[in-house]
Amino acid sequence: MSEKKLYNALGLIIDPYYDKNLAELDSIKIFNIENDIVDIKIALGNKTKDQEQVKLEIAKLVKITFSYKGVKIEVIDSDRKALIKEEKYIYIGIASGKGGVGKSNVTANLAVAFNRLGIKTGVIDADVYGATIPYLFSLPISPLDVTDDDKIIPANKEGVQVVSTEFFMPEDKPVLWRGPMLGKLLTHYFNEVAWENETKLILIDLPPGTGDIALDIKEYVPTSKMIIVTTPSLSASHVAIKAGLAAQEMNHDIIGVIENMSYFYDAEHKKYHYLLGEGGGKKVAEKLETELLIQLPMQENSDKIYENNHMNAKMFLALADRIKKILEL
Ligand SMILES: Nc1ncnc2c1ncn2[C@@H]1O[C@H](COP(=O)(O)OP(=O)(O)OP(=O)(O)O)[C@@H](O)[C@H]1O
Repeated sequence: MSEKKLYNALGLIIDPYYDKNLAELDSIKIFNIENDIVDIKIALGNKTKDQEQVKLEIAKLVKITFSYKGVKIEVIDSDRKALIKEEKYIYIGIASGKGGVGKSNVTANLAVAFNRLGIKTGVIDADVYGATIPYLFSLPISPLDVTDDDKIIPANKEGVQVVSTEFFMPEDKPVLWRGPMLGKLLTHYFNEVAWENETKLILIDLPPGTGDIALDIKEYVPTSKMIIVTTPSLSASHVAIKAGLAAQEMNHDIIGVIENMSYFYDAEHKKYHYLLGEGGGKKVAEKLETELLIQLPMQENSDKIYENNHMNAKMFLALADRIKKILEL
C-alpha cells in the first residue's frame, strides 16, 4: 500500500525543466523496492540544475516522508525528444551576432517565401530586446488567445503563424525586465503552441549576441539548425563568425550564411554600390565551412514584407527553395 502511495506521491513532483509533474511527463521508467531500498530510473529534462532539484525532492520524499532506508536514483534518458511533442517540426534559429543586420527582416520574409512555396511555416520571435516581427507583419500588439488546453494560438498573417514575446510584454515595462521573463516564455514557445496542422518549419528570430539564448536553444530543441545572417561589413562578419563558431561548438547544424544589404543597385545609372564593403558573407561561410546561401540587396523602405512581384520577394523565394533542397523537404 505504501509502495503505491509513494509512487503516486513521486508522480506529483514537478520537473522544473518542463514545469509539469513526473506523472504527466511519464518520467518514472522503473520503480522497484527491495530490502527497504527504493530504486528509481527516471527520464528528465537535460538541465543539470533541474535534474538535481528533482533528485533532491525524490530523496526527501522516499527517506523522510516515507521513511525508507535508502534510495537509488538514476537518470536514464535525458533526451527530450521523447518528451517534447513538437519535434515533428524542423526548427531553424536565425542568428547574427551583431544587431541591426536585418535578421528579423530576413526571418519574416523567408517565412513568407516558404509559405509561398507551399511549406507551412511558423515564426517564433525570441528577440526580446528588439522584437520587430509583429510590426513587420503589421500585427496588433495584444496577448494571443489560448486553446482550452492552454496552448498559445499564433497570430496569422500572410499565411505565416507568429508568436512573439512582444504580444505578452506590458508596454510600460523596461527592457531589463524582459530577460528573466524570457526563459519562461521560450519554454512555452517550444512546448505549448498550437501550430496549425501540417506546419513543417519553425523559424526562430534569435536575439543578437554570440551566447546565451542563441545557443540555449539547444536546451529546448536539441535538433535545431541555424542560419547566420551578416552584412558584408568587417565588423558584422567578425561577430557573425564568433556566433557561428559558438553555435557549432554546441553541435548546431549550420545550414548556411545569408549576406544582407550586400549592395545597392542604382537602376537609373545601372550601377552597383557596395556601401558596406564586400566579402563579409563569403568570409563567414568559409570560416564556418558552410555555404553562402544568398546576397540580398539594400532596399528603400525595407521594414516590411515584400510584395509578391518585388525583386527581394523573388530573391527570398530562391533562398527558400535552396534551403528546401538542403533540408530535403
Ligand atoms: N536589405 C535591406 N535593405 C535596407 N535596409 C534593411 C535591409 N534589411 C534590413 N534593413 C533595415 O535594417 C534595420 C534593422 O533590421 P532588422 O530589425 O531586421 O535587424 P536585426 O538584425 O533583426 O536587428 P536586431 O537584432 O537589433 O533586432 C531595419 O530598419 C530594417 O528595415
